[in-house]
This record gives sequence, structure tokens and C-alpha cells, in this order.
Amino acid sequence: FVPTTTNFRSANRWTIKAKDTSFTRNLMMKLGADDKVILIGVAADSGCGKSTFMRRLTNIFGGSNVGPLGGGFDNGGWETNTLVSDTTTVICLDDYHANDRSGRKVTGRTALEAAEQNFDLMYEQLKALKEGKTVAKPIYNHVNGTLDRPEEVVPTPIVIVEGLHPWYDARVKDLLDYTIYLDISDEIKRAWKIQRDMAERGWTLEQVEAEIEKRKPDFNKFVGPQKEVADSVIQVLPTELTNDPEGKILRVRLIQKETGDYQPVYLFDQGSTVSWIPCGTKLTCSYPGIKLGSGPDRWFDNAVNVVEMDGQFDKLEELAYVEKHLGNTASKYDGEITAQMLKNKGAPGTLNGSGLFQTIVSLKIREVYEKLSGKKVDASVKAPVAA
Ligand SMILES: Nc1ncnc2c1ncn2[C@@H]1O[C@H](COP(=O)(O)OP(=O)(O)O)[C@@H](O)[C@H]1O
Ligand SMILES: O=C(COP(=O)(O)O)[C@H](O)[C@H](O)COP(=O)(O)O
Repeated sequence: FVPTTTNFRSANRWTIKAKDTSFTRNLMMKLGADDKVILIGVAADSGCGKSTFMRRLTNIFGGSNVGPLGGGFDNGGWETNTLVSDTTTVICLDDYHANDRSGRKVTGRTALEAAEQNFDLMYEQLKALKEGKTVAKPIYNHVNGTLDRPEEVVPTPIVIVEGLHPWYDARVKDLLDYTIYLDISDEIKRAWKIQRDMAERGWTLEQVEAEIEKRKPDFNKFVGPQKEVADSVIQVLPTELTNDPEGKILRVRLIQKETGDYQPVYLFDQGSTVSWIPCGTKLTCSYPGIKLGSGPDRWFDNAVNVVEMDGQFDKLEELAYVEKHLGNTASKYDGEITAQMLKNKGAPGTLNGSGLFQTIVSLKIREVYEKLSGKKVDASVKAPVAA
């Protein structure tokens, strides 16, 4: 089941027919009795690229065996926010909204308020999944704003929960083995949300702009503070290489705490501060080019290591030249990052640091799973056979 545009109802949702369900479900690696399930949290505001990142990650883990879970309790067409590969399941936490859109009109609260989330059910079901149990998870329909009939979710070795509040509730936070926050600058986030909500959720420009304004206080109160305690942050900022009013060229920073299971990615040599413009005979660059950096930094009260990229590639295959100078990437062979990026070259952000660091973080999640479970996960794109 290779995702195609015809399977997309929106960036967040897949529409499939019942026949795909068994195919998708049969792909999933069956958990052994002693198998450990690790739980990863991905947090960000609405429109920040969580679903886009999760599709890239699911493709990286599952090779071509990727698809929507589907499998609801009826056998008609089925819509789901849940994405699976043979090793991973991605759950959208909007499915734990306490009310549907009409219910929020009654309460007068936005979807970003903590009081609008069913944290008791979220904790109960994520705890069950981590214990290897199957759950009947509700589905939030982003197109018509309703809470749809539940779908059966069977745990895979890696379960990723993405949404507005993955570690807002202390009980859920304690279940998470690793956390990633997507910190997108206001102007870029606004452009992405407008683009998506108009194209895929049927909103008008005026409606999306009004919703963005209405939600700001609740974002600052309930969602944004999670970034201070995340294990890593992918930060997307406007470029510093040139004046770019359209926000098409991105400066992307991977901000990483060092934890027992996570050794930060670096450029050239660990702990040094490096700034590198790789454009030249090995890397083709059109204006304004590419600038990479790496080194120790601070993130709120934490010592961190940052690796960053400003600008974009012209030729993705030349990424292998940059990849050679990255350390601690958790790749299983020289060139795996480039190979995974080429496999997902149609995804948004592929030519800039957002696709690069999402790919690296996906490989690091694989490494965290291997460290915690003692199991191995093969690279889904095999190393080229030496000539
Ligand atoms: N790295 C990126 N570069 C450019 N556009 C992106 C990137 N990531 C996401 N987008 C776009 O931003 C919009 C919102 O992305 P989405 O993944 O739906 O966000 P979320 O799931 O956080 O609400 C979509 O139109 C998507 O194509
Ligand atoms: O903002 C989000 C998160 O979705 P995402 O992160 O995918 O944008 C809410 O789930 C919906 O917007 C609900 O409100 P409504 O359906 O009324 O917009």
C-alpha cells in the first residue's frame, strides 16, 4: 500500500476502502510476548508539519509497506488519522478531543484548551498500548469536525503520538520514552496553516486567520510551554542568507539534549563550534546557497547541542557529501540519510533542513527503540551493493 494522492482526504486523514484494511493490518510486525513498546511524543501547534513529518517517518520505517490503519468496526469506506508501517503506529492526539466542533461552540473553548482534551482516555489507552494491548480509539474528523466511530489500534514496537498536548498531562508524559517539539516561527506557521486549512479542510482565508488569532492565548498557555522540556526540538525559522519575504527559504535547527539513550548529532567533530558553507565543486548551490552550523548552546535551562542548516539543495543526491561530515546520525550505512531522502523526495521540505532533520530524527528514534528494546530494525532502504 503505497500512499498516493487519491488516498488523501487531507494532510491529516486517509480514506481507504475496507479491502485495504486487512492488507495494511497484516503488514504490522506482530508483537512477541516479551516485546517492548516504546512511546514517542511529537508536539506542535496546528499546521506546524506534524502529519507531514509522520508520513516521512512512517515511510522511513516501513519501506513501501505504509498505509492508514483503517479497520473500523464496519466494512465500508473508512477514514482514519492513524498511519502504520510494519514497525510503527502514528496516533493523532486530536482523536482525544473531549468535544466535537459543535460541542466547542457550546463550551466556548478552542481545541487548544486543556479542558477540551479527554486526558483520562488518552492516558488509559496509551498505557494499554504500551503494555501491548489493543484499544478502540476514537477518531476526530478534521473535515466535518465530528468525533467518528472508534477504530481498533493494535500496538507495534514503536508508537508515536502526535498532537497539541502530548506531554501536557503528567501521567501521559511519564509514559513517553522520547519527545520532539516542532517550533515553527509565527510567519511560517501562519502560511502553512492557511495553505492547508483552505486546500484540505474547506476553510476560507478569513476563517483561518480569525481562528489563528482566536487560538493564540491558548497556544501560549497550553501548547507552547511544552517546547521548554522536549528532548529535542526541530526549529524552523526564516533564512538569514538573504531577504526572503515569502518565507520560501528556511533556516532549520535541530536542538538536542544529551540523554542516556540519545547522543546528539554533530558536524565534523563533537563539541566543537563549526560554521560551514559546503557550496563548491562537491555541492551545487544556486543563490543564496547553503550554510551549515554545529555546536553547544542553551535552550531555556538546558545545555544542548545544535546542528543547523540554512538554505536548500539544488541536487538532493549531493546531500551524500554533507552526510559524510555528520556524526551520531544513527544511519546503518554511509549514505542512508540521502537514500531515505531520495525515497521521500516528493515530501514537503525535502530540499531543506526540515526534511533532513526529520529524516535524521526518524533514524535516531529507531536507535532509541533499539537501545530500549534490545531488538534490531533493518534499514528500509538497503545499502547499494558495492560495484
Ligand atoms: N517542511 C515543510 N515545508 C513546507 N511545507 C510544509 C512542511 N511541513 C508541512 N508543510 C505544509 O504545512 C501544512 C501543514 O502541515 P501538516 O503536516 O498538516 O501540519 P499539522 O499536522 O501539524 O497540522 C501542509 O500544507 C503541509 O504541506
Ligand atoms: O487544531 C487542531 C489540531 O489539528 P492539526 O494539528 O491537524 O491542525 C484541532 O484538532 C482542529 O483544528 C479542531 O478544530 P476544528 O476542527 O474546528 O478546526
